Amino acid sequence: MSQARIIDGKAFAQRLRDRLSLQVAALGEAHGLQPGLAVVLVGENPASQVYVRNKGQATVASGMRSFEHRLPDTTDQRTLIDLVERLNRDPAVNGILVQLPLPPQIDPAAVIAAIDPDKDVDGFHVENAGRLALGLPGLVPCTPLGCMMLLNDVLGDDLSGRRALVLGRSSIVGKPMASLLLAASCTVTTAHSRTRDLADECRRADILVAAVGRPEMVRGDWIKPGATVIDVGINRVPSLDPLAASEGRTRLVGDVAFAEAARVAGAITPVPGGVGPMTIACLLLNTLTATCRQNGVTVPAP
Ligand SMILES: Nc1nc(=O)c2c([nH]1)NC[C@@H]1CN(c3ccc(C(=O)N[C@@H](CCC(=O)O)C(=O)O)cc3)C=[N+]21
Repeated sequence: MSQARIIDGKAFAQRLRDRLSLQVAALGEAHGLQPGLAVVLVGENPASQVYVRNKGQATVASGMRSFEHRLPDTTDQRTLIDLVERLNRDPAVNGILVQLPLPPQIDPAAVIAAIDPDKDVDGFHVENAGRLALGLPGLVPCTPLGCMMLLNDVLGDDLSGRRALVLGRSSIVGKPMASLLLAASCTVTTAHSRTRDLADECRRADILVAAVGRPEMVRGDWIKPGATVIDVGINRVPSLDPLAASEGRTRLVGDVAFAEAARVAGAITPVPGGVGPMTIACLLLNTLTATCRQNGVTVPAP
């Protein structure tokens, strides 16, 4: 019985963050620049508060400046856009991230459109989405960027000709992920809720990226033996222990049934400890990239 290589995203992300810290220090010494990241959180969503705190800590630990802006749940769209426009003009701010989801009175597309594309470290602005789709330089969404780094670590720099299946078509993961895989000369399929014979599609894939937000939807027998499986899902489900579950305890699972899949795949990311930590490391990477480009400084290789 084979067992997949477990891709340690947490350790990979830590090594990336260590390199970024050195590059941030070097940028300060050579050019007197210190990257600054502004994170805007509207409302009290407990999960969002945890993410924002983790991002702030990671930002400071890398030697960058962190600016946190917390606005009440009742904030109107104009007030939020006014803040974004102030951050656009602030020379100490090189990167801007508006935490999603936003409360229902605010249109996320209008807010993202207000962010200066050069400071859009999430890579969500239409200009950056268009640049990625056209193969032009821009800022790339953090989660797909982190997935590509893990794929290149496992499979090497040349992914050309491999069959890749992206499960999910969101603007923040599925679509940009498909663009990156296509730019790497993979043969790319995007599958989604209307895809017919989904398990058969998955079984053809040398690279399977699951980003649908459905707990453990991808089963072991959907996976091609030896395939590389990247699980982007972060789903909170009741604890396995019925007593603990009755007390409201939860656990995190991915979009892939991990134990089953690990018996078939060649390599697989766990949840937690896989893609999630890469997302935060790539946010720091994008903030460094944005700072260098804004100041005409050569971007260091990650
Ligand atoms: N504008 C915006 N940009 C984002 O990048 C963004 C966002 N909004 N809204 C929320 C999602 C979620 N997200 C995560 C980042 C790291 C982990 C992460 O590090 N997870 C750990 C563990 C998490 C845990 O234990 O709860 C792991 O997977 O190992 C998870 C989720 C970024 N998001």
